[in-house]
Amino acid sequence: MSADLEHIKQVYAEADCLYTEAEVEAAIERMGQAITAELANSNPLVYCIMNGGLVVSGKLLTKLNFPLEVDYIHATRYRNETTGGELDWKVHPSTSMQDRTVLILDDILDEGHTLAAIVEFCKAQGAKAVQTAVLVEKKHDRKAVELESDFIGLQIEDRYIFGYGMDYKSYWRNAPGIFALKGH
Ligand SMILES: O=P(O)(O)OC[C@H]1O[C@H](OP(=O)(O)OP(=O)(O)O)[C@H](O)[C@@H]1O
Ligand SMILES: Nc1nc2[nH]cnc2c(=O)[nH]1
Repeated sequence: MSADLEHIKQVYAEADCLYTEAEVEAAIERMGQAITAELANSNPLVYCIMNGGLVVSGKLLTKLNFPLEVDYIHATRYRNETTGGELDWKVHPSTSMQDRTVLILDDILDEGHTLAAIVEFCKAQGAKAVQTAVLVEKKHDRKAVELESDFIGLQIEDRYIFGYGMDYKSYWRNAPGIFALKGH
């Protein structure tokens, strides 16, 4: 086995579990109920933000038991690093947002650059309302913009985290819980 994979395994073994799988699942259940209460009659167009939004989108969508359509956007600004850079749009959405209620699903609201740019893009595309849902919001005073997510699963301390869609160097998006890197 390569040294890199040994490192990846060591990172997981040494990480602090901030939320267990049961706690994250309970948060997703609550998000599903809140989103249903607000959007059940709005025929929303739901966008998963790849890659990080993949797991929360999959888990959440089956709890939204009303008519909706699903598409995805692929944008990234961390590129396997633990600090963000310029937002790189890899895939723009293919479905028209004109006069639609849009719900954006992502894993984390950290500094807010990613979600702010995507919300602006959706409004410019003619969406009549744009709401956002994030599994976790990180608490710190480095927010890029005053952006509150409409639906937030869990609050998280200011550490680099992985699991439930969030990666460490492209690994551990599959980790069953939310974990923080040792010492970060
Ligand atoms: O609030 P911000 O500081 O902008 O960070 C949040 C974004 O960072 C992560 O994406 P990343 O760029 O790591 O790409 P990924 O989804 O492929 O992991 C995450 O999925 C969010 O989209
Ligand atoms: N995996 C991961 N991606 C992020 N994107 C912004 N913040 C984070 C973080 O703490 N972890």
